[in-house]
This record gives sequence, C-alpha cells and structure tokens, in this order.
Amino acid sequence: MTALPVDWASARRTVYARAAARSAAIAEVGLADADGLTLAEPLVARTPLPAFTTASVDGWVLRGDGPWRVAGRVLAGQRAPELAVDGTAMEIATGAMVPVGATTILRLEHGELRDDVVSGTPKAEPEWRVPGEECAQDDELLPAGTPITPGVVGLAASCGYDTLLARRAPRAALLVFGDELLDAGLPGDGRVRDALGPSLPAALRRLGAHIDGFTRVPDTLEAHVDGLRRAVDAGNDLICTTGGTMHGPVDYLHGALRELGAEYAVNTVAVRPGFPMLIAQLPGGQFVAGLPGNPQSALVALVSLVVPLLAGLTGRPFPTPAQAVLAEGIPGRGDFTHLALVRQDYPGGPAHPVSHVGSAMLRGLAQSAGFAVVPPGETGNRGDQVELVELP
Ligand SMILES: Nc1nc2c(c(=O)[nH]1)N[C@H]1C(S)=C(S)[C@@H](COP(=O)(O)OP(=O)(O)OC[C@H]3O[C@@H](n4cnc5c(N)ncnc54)[C@H](O)[C@@H]3O)O[C@H]1N2
Ligand code: MOO
Repeated sequence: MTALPVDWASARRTVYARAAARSAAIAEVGLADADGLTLAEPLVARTPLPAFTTASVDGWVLRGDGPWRVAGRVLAGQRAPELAVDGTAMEIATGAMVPVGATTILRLEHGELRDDVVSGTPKAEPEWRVPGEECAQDDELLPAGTPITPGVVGLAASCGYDTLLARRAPRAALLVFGDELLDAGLPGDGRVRDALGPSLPAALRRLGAHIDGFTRVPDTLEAHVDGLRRAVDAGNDLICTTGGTMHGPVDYLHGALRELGAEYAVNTVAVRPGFPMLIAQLPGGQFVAGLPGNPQSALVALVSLVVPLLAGLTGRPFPTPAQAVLAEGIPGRGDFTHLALVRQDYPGGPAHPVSHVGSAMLRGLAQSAGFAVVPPGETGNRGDQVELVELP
C-alpha cells in the first residue's frame, strides 16, 4: 500500500524544482514592509556610495599649509561651498560633504584653535571617504533570490531605493489531524497534547511563510477533503497537514488527496525518522505537505521537504545544508538517510548527538541545533564532516 521511498537528497531537489516553477507573485513593496520577503530583482546601486566625498571625523577641513584661518563651517546635510584659498579651513562635522579644493582634514583632537586660526598635524591619509569606495553606480550588490533582512533593507535605502521588487511570502495553512489531540490541560486516558498546532506556524513563519494559525480537522475523509478545499479557497499556496500520512484505520490524507485529484511530487522518502512524509500538488497548483503525526518526524519532514519547497516558491537558492563536525559517532540507517538530532554549544561548533530522540519525542529536539545527515549506506564517525540541516 505504501509507495516506494525515494532518496532523501533527490526528494529535496524534486520538491525545490516543482516549487521554483510556481514561484510567488512579485510585488513592489515599501522598504519598511520588505523584511522577510525575497529580492525578485538584483539589488543594483543607484548611486556611487558614498555619493559625495564625506568627512569621516569631526575637525577642520584644510587647504594648503598651516596654520589655517577658519573661514566657516560645514555640517552634515549641507552642500559644501568651495575651499578656494590656501591657508584657510572650515570647521567640519562627521558625515559632512568635503568642500572642493580641500587638501585634508585635521581631527578635532589633533588641532588647536586660537581665535579663528587652527594649527596642528593632520594624519598622512585624508580622513574622508571618496565616492565609490563602497560601490560604484550600477554595481550589483546582491542577486535576485536574496532573503530580505534588516541589513538588506538598510543597504537598499543607502543606495537610493524607495521600494523593492520582492516575492511575497507564500501563504500557508496548517491542518492538524487527530481526534486524540488535546488543546489544553494534561494528557492521559488515551489523549495527547497537540504539540504541532501551536509550534509549526511559528516554524513556518521563520521559514518565510505567511500563516495565521492552524485548523483542527476531524478524522473523517469528508472533513479532510473539506479542510483542504477550504484552505485552497482561502488562497493558500501551501497547505501543511500533520498526521494521517500512513494507512491506519483513520488515516485519510491519501484518500483525500485522491478525491481532490492531487498529484504526488514525492510520496514517502528513504529517511529515518519521518519516512511517510509527502508533497503533493492539487489541480490548481497548490502544494500539500503531508507531515507525519509523530512530532519529531513532522519536524524532519519540515526541514527535509518544506524548507526546499518554500525556497523554490520564494525564488531563493536551493537550501544547501550547513556543515558540522561530529563530536561522537552516529549509526547509519542502512539504505535510508539518517537524520540525527545534534546539539551545538555554539554556532558552528562540534555536533553532539543528543538523547531522547524517538520520533514521538521532542525532548532531544528542543535542545538541538538541527539534524546531522548520515547518508544511505554510511556511518557517522567522530571527527567526520557532515551536513547539518538546521531547525528553524
Ligand atoms: N503498520 C505501520 N504503522 C506505522 C508505521 C509503519 O511503517 N507501519 N510507521 C510509523 C511511523 S514511522 C510514523 S511516523 C507514523 C506516521 O503516522 P501518521 O502520519 O499517519 O500519523 P498518526 O497515525 O496520525 O499519528 C502518529 C502518532 O503521532 C501522534 N500525533 C499525531 N499528531 C500529533 C500532534 N499534533 N501532536 C502530538 N502528537 C501527535 C499520534 O497520536 C500518534 O501517536 O506511523 C507509524 N505507524
Ligand atoms: O518514520 Mo516515523 O516518522 O519513525 O516516526
């Protein structure tokens, strides 16, 4: 009944390519609203930076040999008049435009002012920044597909952008299956707390999706079909579901996908844990990400397939995993890729396997940086450099 699992690395590539072919619409957004979106065009400098010769210290801007008679002052924001006569100076502020004719700048702390005459020894190199030091006009500063961070927004503003062409955040919905799930209070008597409804929307937001919350869907085929239809009608590009990926007595995801005419991009992946994960596409092109119900497995599916899916949808590059050095050995999982939770004491530090890593558990995951990747047929040995798929 279960489909043949596909190789983990190929599944990620397949999903990325499918999503990239349907990347999100491009919109012109104001700089203040652009954080978290993705550049849909290269960021090209609209001006040299700095745009004019700019004082980098407070002091006096000088012409010729000293001492210098101070003939005026130029502040940041002003158009500087020419410094036309040798032996004259102007008081100048950091960030001010350097007057044409200036020879150098004398720092405040290196000069002495008596009446209106300044003397002192300037540094050998003029303390100003010349146009084009940071970039020339038309330099490509960042390629299309770059995630827009506060740093990108600041750079765009610096070089003259008022708006950016950006791919909007894909809209996502989360449907949580499982009549055994509780929203509050203590688990027991066959009921378990829903660990995914309250956590996955936050994870999806960190991955660049726009999502409001989650919807609990009863364990019937009709409710599954209805839940998926409603999520499509609400304009979602991606519908994540949790649970019901197998073929148990109340697992209806596959049946619902069949009824809606969905086509699988990936149906079960050769990875442990989390193998029943899937990505399907509905006739309107929307993606369904079926995450297994076991909570750790759901996160494995998220980092394995939803991360490349969102990268494709937003026009970002394929998310190549980070690298880490194993602090201890990790067993392989035969023909399957093993994603093993690891802790790092500092970013980029050695990867320590953690305990409490059953697929139904989150105790190990909550203290982990991500999953170390042990490829099929291999074992992870202490000191090995491995891929590290980070948790959001
Ligand atoms: N006959 C077989 N049974 C199972 C196999 C198998 O190979 N043969 N694989 C197991 C594996 S591995 C996984 S993973 C699960 C995947 O099952 P489903 O995706 O259909 O998930 P459910 O059956 O709905 O739930 C599994 C498990 O997870 C708990 N769960 C579900 N949702 C949540 C949630 N939101 N928060 C916390 N816990 C949740 C649920 O109560 C179950 O315990 O299938 C195995 N079975
Ligand atoms: O593959 Mo399941 O996802 O081990 O828990």
